Amino acid sequence: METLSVALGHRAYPIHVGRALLDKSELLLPFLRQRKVAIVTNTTVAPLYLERLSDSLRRARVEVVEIILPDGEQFKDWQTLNLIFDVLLQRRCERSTTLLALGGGVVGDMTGFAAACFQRGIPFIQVPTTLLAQVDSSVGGKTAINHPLGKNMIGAFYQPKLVLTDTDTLTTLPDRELSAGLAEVIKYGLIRDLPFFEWLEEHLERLLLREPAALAEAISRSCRNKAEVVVADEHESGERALLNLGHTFGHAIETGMGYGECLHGEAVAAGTMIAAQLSLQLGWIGSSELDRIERLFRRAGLPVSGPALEVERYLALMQHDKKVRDGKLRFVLLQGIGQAVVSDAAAQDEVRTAILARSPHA
Ligand SMILES: NC(=O)c1ccc[n+]([C@@H]2O[C@H](COP(=O)([O-])OP(=O)(O)OC[C@H]3O[C@@H](n4cnc5c(N)ncnc54)[C@H](O)[C@@H]3O)[C@@H](O)[C@H]2O)c1
Ligand SMILES: O=C(O)C(=O)C[C@@H](O)[C@H](O)[C@H](O)COP(=O)(O)O
Ligand SMILES: [Zn+2]
Repeated sequence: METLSVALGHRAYPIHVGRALLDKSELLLPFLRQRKVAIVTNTTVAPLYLERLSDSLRRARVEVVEIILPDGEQFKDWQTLNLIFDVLLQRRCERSTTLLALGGGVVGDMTGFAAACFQRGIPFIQVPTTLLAQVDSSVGGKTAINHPLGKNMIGAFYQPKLVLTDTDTLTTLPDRELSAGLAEVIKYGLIRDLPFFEWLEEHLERLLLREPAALAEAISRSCRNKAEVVVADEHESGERALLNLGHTFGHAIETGMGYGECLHGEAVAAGTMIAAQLSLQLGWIGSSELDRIERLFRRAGLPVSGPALEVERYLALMQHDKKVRDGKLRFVLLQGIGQAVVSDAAAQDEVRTAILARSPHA
């Protein structure tokens, strides 16, 4: 097992990455304020892993409340969030009860938000079971639900007490979901870590074959990158926005297509290609770099262009992006592989051109 830290002073927390960790309740016990845990998961993950985790906690004499949500991005909403509150109240959970998210980013984001709100804040733990959640969403404390007009529009910054990543859970993950997670892995290479991007170019096949050592390395290097950014700028007043590479376009794709149609990681990959295209148009990267990025996404099984969404619809949806300042769009753009900036340099016509260049009707 490898342990990383998110060094946020008195709110610092560990990220344990290893195999067979679901059975190790001794890793969870030091973080419980009370011997009561409410595990939030969904209908897909519950039959796979809930019993193992619950049993290991119960063996350690911890009371376990199980909350099983419907599965899907379309359920990352108020109604589903309320299901969590209903059970917490029915089962007399208290301020010192710990909420534990067992699942992918959807479960993690909703559980974190529920923890931030319930009785004005109760402790929570992330046990991520998708690659995307293990490399990105479980770390950093962004929690949220979606609104029909925009992704993650209602939420809070609220850090977990612990991230427990059992890489064995990836053995049951569908191929498409593994690829979606790789989009956020590649993101770290693109925004700030050229050696990691080069490592990914060399070792991608090992990741696609789910070689445990390769997965562990990719997860650790991703989490280290994310933790460094979060520690430098927890509430996204500057550098943290770089983690949003591809997301301005990606979130417009997710909302525009209807939540759940296009996976988050797929939308991020397509959105990153549009951002790279915009960077090319501004003369910040060359076509050889654009091709290199496209090649890696393609090899990872990810889309390299957007869906059939009208350009004007992109522009309208992107107005809700959280990076908008004084009504002006700001994008994360590339000045090279491993070097990203937040910029408002792109004129709207340039943005239209970039979207069209990466759209099926172009
Ligand atoms: N908070 C953040 O910093 C952050 C970062 C990135 C993404 N996100 C959010 O995360 C969400 C995407 O997360 P995701 O890609 O994990 O999607 P997800 O949570 O929908 O999980 C993907 C699918 O895999 C299933 N699943 C989970 N673990 C499994 C396993 N081990 N075996 C088999 N199936 C399994 C899920 O039930 C689901 O059907 C989006 O809502 C996105 O906005 C948040
Ligand atoms: O942690 C961050 O910061 C990120 O931006 C990570 C993203 O991968 C993630 O999708 C996040 O939820 C997007 O946040 P948002 O603020 O643009 O909704
Ligand atoms: Zn993301």
